[in-house]
Amino acid sequence: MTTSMLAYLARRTPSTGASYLTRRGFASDSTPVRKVAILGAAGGIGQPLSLLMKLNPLVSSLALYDISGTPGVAADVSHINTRSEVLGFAGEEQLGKALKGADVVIIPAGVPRKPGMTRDDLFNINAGIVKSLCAAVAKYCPHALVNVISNPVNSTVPIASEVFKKAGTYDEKRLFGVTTLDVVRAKTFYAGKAKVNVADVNVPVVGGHAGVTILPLFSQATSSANLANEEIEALTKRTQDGGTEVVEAKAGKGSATLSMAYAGAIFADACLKGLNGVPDVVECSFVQSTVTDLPFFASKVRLGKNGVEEVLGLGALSDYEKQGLEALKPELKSSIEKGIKFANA
Ligand SMILES: NC(=O)C1=CN([C@@H]2O[C@H](COP(=O)(O)OP(=O)(O)OC[C@H]3O[C@@H](n4cnc5c(N)ncnc54)[C@H](O)[C@@H]3O)[C@@H](O)[C@H]2O)C=CC1
Ligand SMILES: O=C([O-])CC(=O)C(=O)O
Repeated sequence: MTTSMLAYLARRTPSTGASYLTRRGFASDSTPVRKVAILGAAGGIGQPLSLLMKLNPLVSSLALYDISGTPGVAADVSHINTRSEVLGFAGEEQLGKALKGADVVIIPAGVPRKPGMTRDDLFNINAGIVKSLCAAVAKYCPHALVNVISNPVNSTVPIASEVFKKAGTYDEKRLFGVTTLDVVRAKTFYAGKAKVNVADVNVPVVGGHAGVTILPLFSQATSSANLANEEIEALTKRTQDGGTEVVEAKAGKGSATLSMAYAGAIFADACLKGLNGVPDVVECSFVQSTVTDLPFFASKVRLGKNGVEEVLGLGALSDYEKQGLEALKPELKSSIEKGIKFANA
C-alpha cells in the first residue's frame, strides 16, 4: 500500500470508522481535485485496481469503464467511505463521458496470457483495443497522463504514441508503460534471497516488459548484500519469468491480477503526486527515451506537474547487466517497430 494510502487509513477515527476527509466534506481544502479513469475496470486487474484507487485520497473522481460489467463494480466500490465519487460507464457510447476531464487514465483493457503464450501472442487482439482506446483519450482528455498496462507493453506504448501523434496530441511526457510489477517482483525476490527487510529494498528494473527485455539492476539494489553471481543470475531469471510463473500457477485462468493491481496503484499514485507538485517522485517506467539508441526504454523517471520531468540514466552497470542490456535490444527494437507499424497501417 502506498504511503499516502497508509496515512489516509491512519487518520480514520476508531469510534466511527469515518475518515477525516469524509467528515470534513467531499473534498479536502488542500488536496487538488483529480479525476482518474480506469479502462478495463471490470477485469481481473481492473476490479482490484478500482478498489485500490478508491482508497487513494488523492483521487476525487473515479470513472470505471469497460465494455460491460462496470455498473456493478462501480456500485460496489462506491459504498466505500473514502473521498472519491465513483461512476461506472459501460459500452463505447459512454467512453467519452468516462474520459472527459481525466487527469490520469489507466488502461488494463485486453486479453491476458494462457500457459504457453508469450506476451507478443496477445498483440493481435490487444493492439486494436489500445489503439481505439487511445484515440478516445486523444479526443476527450488529450492532456491526461496515460498509464498503459495492456500487453505487450513493449508494443502497446509505441502504438499509443502513434495514435496521439496522428491526433496531434502527443506529448511524450504524458505516456507511460507500466513496468512497476517488475520492480515489485525484483524487490520481493531480492529481499527473500538477501534476507533483508523488504521495506528497505529498492531495485531499478530497466529495458522493457517481456522476458529478457526485463533487466533488473541488482548491482544497484538497496539494501546491498553480497550475493554470489549465480544468485544474481537466478534472481534476474526469476524476475524476467515472474509473469510466466503466475500464468502457469493460474493454469489457464489468466495472469497476474492482484500484484498487478497493487503495482498499477503504486504507479498511478506516483503520477498523481507528481501532478500535485510533490518533489522527488521517482518510479521506473517504459517511456520515450534517449537513454539508449531505442526510442522507448524503461528506466527511472522523475515525475512532476507535467508528467515526466526527467528520464534518469542507467547508472553504473555490472558486466552481467551490460551483457543483458545488449542482449535485450534486438527484441525490444522489433517489438517497438511492430507497434509503430501496426498503428500506421
Ligand atoms: N503491464 C503489466 O505489468 C501487466 C500487464 N497485464 C496485462 O493486462 C491486461 C489485462 O489483464 P487482466 O485484467 O488479467 O484481463 P481480464 O480479461 O481479466 O480483463 C480485461 C478487461 O478488459 C476489458 N476490455 C476488453 N476490451 C475492452 C475495450 N475495448 N474497452 C474497455 N475494456 C475492454 C474486458 O472486458 C475485461 O474486463 C492483459 O493484456 C495482461 O497481459 C497483466 C499483468 C501485468
Ligand atoms: O505475464 C503476463 O502475461 C502478465 C504480465 O505482464 C506480468 O505478470 O508481468
